[in-house]
Amino acid sequence: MSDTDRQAPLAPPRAREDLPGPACCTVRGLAKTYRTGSGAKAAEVPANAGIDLTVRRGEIFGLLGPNGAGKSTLVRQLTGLLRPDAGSIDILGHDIVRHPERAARLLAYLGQESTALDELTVSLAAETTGRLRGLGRAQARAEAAEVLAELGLEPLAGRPLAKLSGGQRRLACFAAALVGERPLLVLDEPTTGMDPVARRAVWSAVDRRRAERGTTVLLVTHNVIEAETVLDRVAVVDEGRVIACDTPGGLKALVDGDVRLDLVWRTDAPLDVPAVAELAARAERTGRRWTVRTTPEQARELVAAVTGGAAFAALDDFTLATPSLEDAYLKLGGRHKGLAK
Ligand SMILES: Nc1ncnc2c1ncn2[C@@H]1O[C@H](COP(=O)(O)OP(=O)(O)OP(=O)(O)O)[C@@H](O)[C@H]1O
Repeated sequence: MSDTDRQAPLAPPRAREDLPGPACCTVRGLAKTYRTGSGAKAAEVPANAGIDLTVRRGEIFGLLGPNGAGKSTLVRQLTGLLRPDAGSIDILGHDIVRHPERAARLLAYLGQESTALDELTVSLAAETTGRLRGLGRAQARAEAAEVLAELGLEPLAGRPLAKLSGGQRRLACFAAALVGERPLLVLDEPTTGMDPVARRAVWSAVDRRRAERGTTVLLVTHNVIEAETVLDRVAVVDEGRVIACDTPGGLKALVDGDVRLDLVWRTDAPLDVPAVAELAARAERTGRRWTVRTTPEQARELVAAVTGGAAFAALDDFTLATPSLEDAYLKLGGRHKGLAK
């Protein structure tokens, strides 16, 4: 996809199956229900309820959705670690439902947990991953050293993963995932716990691979800002289904024209002020924070009402912002309060 395609405002969401280029990964009708407990305690937890999506080669494609939406379940099926109840998964021409063992040769997976490498040092973890992916010793060592340098991990090379901070460990696991290159990178919340420098290192490494080698990236994320910045396209997942799939710009076009007003009160909101009392009925309230999505004209009036009179003394902070992917999710009928963890 060209830059122009990515930035152009698009019509309201639809599945954009018409993008140019061959598919890297095609999912059709994927369904998974977990069965837990037994006897009287037996329960069924639906996690994926018929997922369809196509990721093109060289795309940075995101899965965005609230906790429990079914993103990790989807990803674990793509990686061959979990068998779907129904549906098909094709990765670069391979049927992963029938041959789950082939996934390891096609993709590198960074899951949410990674205890297997924890006892190893950062450099050995990276080198071992390369060896497991079929590299010779010298090549695995050379590639590991290169990736550690690229990600600024050299000072930590000799430290065991278990003795690193959460963000450092995450970066080290990401480094390991890059050794012994695979055409598809599947990253489940890769930047959780990372500081801005580490985050930037991750996105530069991803961009470089895409530009130089045409690597495809499937990314699970909660981070709306990150999603808006790095993704070419995003599938919004809610209660086990894809409720929309488009570019971030295309999804945000849904809520174009709306703005979000956030008010944070010092203590209780001054309900004796008529404008505040009126707002109380429509605001989404989280503790002392009230959020209202409205037109720019109304927002201006509201700001004037709460900052001009008696309510101002009770205000701790207020912000007026353009819509985000989170607003698009809510507009699409997302059934949870929002996307953030
Ligand atoms: N091993 C399991 N056994 C039973 N239920 C599970 C299991 N793993 C996940 N679930 C349930 O399946 C649903 C989807 O979970 P999943 O982990 O795929 O969501 P997610 O979108 O990745 O969430 P998060 O953003 O919190 O990681 C949830 O209701 C969850 O409780």
